[in-house]
Amino acid sequence: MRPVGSKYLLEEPLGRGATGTVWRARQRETAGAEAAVPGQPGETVAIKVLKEELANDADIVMRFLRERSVLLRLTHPNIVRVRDLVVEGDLLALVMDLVEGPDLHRYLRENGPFSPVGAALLTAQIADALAASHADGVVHRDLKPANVLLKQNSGQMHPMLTDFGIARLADSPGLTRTHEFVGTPAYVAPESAEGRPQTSAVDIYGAGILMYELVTGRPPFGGGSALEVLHQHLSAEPRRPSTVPDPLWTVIERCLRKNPDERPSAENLGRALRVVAEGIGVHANSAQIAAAESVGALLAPDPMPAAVPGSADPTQVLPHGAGASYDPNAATSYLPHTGGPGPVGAADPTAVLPNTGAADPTAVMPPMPQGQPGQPGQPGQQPEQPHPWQNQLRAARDRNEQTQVQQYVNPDDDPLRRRPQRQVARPQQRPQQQRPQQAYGYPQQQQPQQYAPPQHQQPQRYAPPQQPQQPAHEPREPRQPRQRSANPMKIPGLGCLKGCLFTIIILFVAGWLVWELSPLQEWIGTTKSYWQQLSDMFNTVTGWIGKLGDLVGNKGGSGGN
Ligand SMILES: Nc1ncnc2c1ncn2[C@@H]1O[C@H](COP(=O)(O)OP(=O)(O)OP(=O)(O)O)[C@@H](O)[C@H]1O
Repeated sequence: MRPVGSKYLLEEPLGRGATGTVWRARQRETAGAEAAVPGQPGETVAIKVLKEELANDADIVMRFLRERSVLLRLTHPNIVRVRDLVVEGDLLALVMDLVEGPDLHRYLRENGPFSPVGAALLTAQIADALAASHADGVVHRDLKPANVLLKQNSGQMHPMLTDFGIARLADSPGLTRTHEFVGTPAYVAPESAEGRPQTSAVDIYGAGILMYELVTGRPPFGGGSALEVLHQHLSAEPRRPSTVPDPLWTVIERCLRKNPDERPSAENLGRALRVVAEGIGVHANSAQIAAAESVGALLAPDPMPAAVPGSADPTQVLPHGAGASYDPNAATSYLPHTGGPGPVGAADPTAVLPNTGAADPTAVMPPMPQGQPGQPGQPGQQPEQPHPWQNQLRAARDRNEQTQVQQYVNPDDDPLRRRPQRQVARPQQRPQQQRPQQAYGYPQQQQPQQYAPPQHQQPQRYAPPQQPQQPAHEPREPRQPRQRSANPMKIPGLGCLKGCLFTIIILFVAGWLVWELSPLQEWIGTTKSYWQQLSDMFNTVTGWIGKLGDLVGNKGGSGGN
């Protein structure tokens, strides 16, 4: 067990994400006044130990300390409470309430999609958490099922949003240097992917993707390289699944608008989803059905969305200027010529994804338009500075490569460097199919499905989704030489055959020893040699087999007659 500060002891890893490792830990002594929750000795907590690049970057440590009050004051029934922040040598850690239960990503994988009513009610609670944080000026920026923990609450599942502020910490010059991708391609809002100014509307986009995934089992845009997925966020329309009723689709589609100004506020989203859940349930009355059908009117945008600090930084190359309203067509001018005769826009996939392939994002990136302040190519304006797209996409590629390479890396001795595996109790397996649907096509389900409690005490090891592990510059241990197989051709049964032969030889030798060295010959009254005796026995047995064969043949013949 490794101490963290003087107050906490790490016990076992729960899982690892892009920004660090989460541990189950125990409180050693009551924390000081600087902690939001002092805690009691012996209490169990969860501690996210941020990865080393974050902890080694002085800017981030400063930001971490500056934002501690924001992180510590975020309290809401649907937000995982941050109890304390620890800065100790090269270690940065967030102490949180421990949530016993799976995360939504894992739950979806094991149980399949939710019913539309269940999805609406669960997302409504997430929207409540977002509304509270947006009112406090905090934007999550990395909303995805893996960041929603499902707490067991008197038999019901209670979604709790975690990782607030982490994306903001990670989005630092330090990480830009190491080309770390901040965000997850499948959940990134178009404006984030483009490096435009971001507001709380990015979380609403994330909520739209999450809802889509809850009812279908997968996010609307995926299946290709990171570049292709980002491109789809910019220009593709989500395909409507046939199982989603009209009112719920109205809400999802509004959340997924490319223009952030057209997305609803978090508060309106929560309200609208509850109206939808009532109106599409089996017990809905005509007034509730009518209210759900006109849900579009409830989805007013936020007149004063919370801004993401730094996202309008002029060094981030924002061709439309900080604070300018988003024009969906403007993406065309943002993805300029690749040398072809006409203008190349976001709607033209061949222009954005030329034949060089997504494996080389720097080659895919078209040249920046000339003459815009702060952009590469302009004399005297940091000509070497890469475009945000280039950084993000190269980072996404690096991240994939890293994941593949690090499958071979052996863990170090320090538990903080060891690759952890999430250990959670396995839920009761359920068939991977959507729940039966009733009137209006959807069951009345006032709460999302219950999480089946573990059936046994033995925890099941859970390998978290592949994420980047240690920084690329860390020395890797040499790979163990591959064990040469004694059966290189992999002939089935060869091992068994060898075993049998070996056994026969042993029996033969043992028999000979007994024959020669024991008084066995005298007892059975023979002077034959061992070999002679064996061949007599063999002849006798083959004689019996021959007679048996004749007998069977005769019987068969007489039966046929
Ligand atoms: N407070 C908590 N209590 C219990 N388990 C937690 C807690 N916070 C996170 N976990 C678990 O720890 C694991 C890693 O969490 P983390 O937030 O680092 O990963 P992630 O969300 O997949 O990655 P990312 O850093 O990219 O957001 C997840 O499986 C999550 O379920």
